[in-house]
Amino acid sequence: MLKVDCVEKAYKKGGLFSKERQQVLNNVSFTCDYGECLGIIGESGSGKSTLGRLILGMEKADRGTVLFEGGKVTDRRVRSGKLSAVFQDYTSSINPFFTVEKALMEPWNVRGIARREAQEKMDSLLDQVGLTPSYRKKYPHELSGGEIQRVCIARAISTQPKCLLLDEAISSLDVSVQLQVLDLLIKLKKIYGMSYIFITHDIQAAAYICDRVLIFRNGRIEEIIETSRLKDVKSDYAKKLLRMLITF
Ligand SMILES: Nc1ncnc2c1ncn2[C@@H]1O[C@H](COP(=O)(O)OP(=O)(O)OP(=O)(O)O)[C@@H](O)[C@H]1O
Repeated sequence: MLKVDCVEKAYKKGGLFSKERQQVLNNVSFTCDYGECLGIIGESGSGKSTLGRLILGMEKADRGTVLFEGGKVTDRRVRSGKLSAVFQDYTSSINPFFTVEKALMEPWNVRGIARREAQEKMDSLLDQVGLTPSYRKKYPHELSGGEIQRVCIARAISTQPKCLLLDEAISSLDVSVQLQVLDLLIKLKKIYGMSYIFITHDIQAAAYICDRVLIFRNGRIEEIIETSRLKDVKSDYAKKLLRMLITF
């Protein structure tokens, strides 16, 4: 379904007139299948979010390709409604002047879904993310972080995407709320059968939800391993990362 092939990305470093470039992604290749949950874990600054933006077609790779169902993700028609995302900063993900109802209507409006049909779907969508219809009229400032993130998830899945990219989507939440959102994601995956690209620095969260994890270091893939075999990682870096982050 998703094929990342030999992707490279560099950014300009220093001031406006500087010619120096920082190589952020180096020869990154992997695939993600239908219905799979693939974790991308790595330390801060390793290039995870940059890779996420390339997967979403928000930025172009300098070299290599990102294909979604055979088409280039940079083509809006290839990803429209099929590839969705939830980011860490939920406070800026929803317009503060929009009610939950208006925020949820946005993707349906873009896709030309009739207002009546969208209204009918809304309560069941809210229910699926654990919110009651009374949330329709609320503004973001009236919601907790966990509730806003549930609204963001509802909006992201409203078009029934085939793949949902979650970039540190639970990192700003309290630990108990993180677990609730992870359980919600597991439940939604069963309902919709979509794939997740789960970008995180939290290996425990990745181990909880992912089928496979890709260990990322300095813009390169260090290792890709099934979550059930995480203890058998081979590279020294992956072993060190696991020792730092998890107690077996
Ligand atoms: N638009 C940009 N322009 C210039 N440099 C950038 C840009 N985006 C990212 N970088 C640089 O690329 C490197 C990787 O950043 P990125 O945000 O992808 O890492 P990350 O692994 O997601 O980090 P974190 O977990 O802290 O979010 C960093 O050194 C960052 O400063």
